[in-house]
Amino acid sequence: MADLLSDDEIDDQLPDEWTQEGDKIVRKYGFSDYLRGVNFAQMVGEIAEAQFHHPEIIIRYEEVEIRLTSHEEGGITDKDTEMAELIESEKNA
Ligand SMILES: C[C@H](O)[C@H](O)[C@H]1CNC2=NC(N)=NC(=O)C2=N1
Repeated sequence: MADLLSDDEIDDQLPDEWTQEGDKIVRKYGFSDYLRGVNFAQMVGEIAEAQFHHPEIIIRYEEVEIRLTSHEEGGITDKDTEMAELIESEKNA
């Protein structure tokens, strides 16, 4: 089991544009149309399966929200911040 991160550790490790909301880290991505968001959600799902660490993915019109927490640990761990980095790097690839 990974250790829970302190708020300072979270602040240090959180990629730009991500924010902490209680026991989750959150990022909203904007898209020019709905299906680009759907395709992005698919990509995030594939990363999640590869890492076996699964975010909430909320698909809205022209926006996708990613919400990450470590359920087993009951809060935010480096699995969440590392997943956020992976998503960012894939999004910018
Ligand atoms: C049994 C447990 O659900 C699995 O080990 C994995 C699956 N994906 C997961 N995803 C997230 N976000 N947190 C977990 O604790 C987690 N656990």
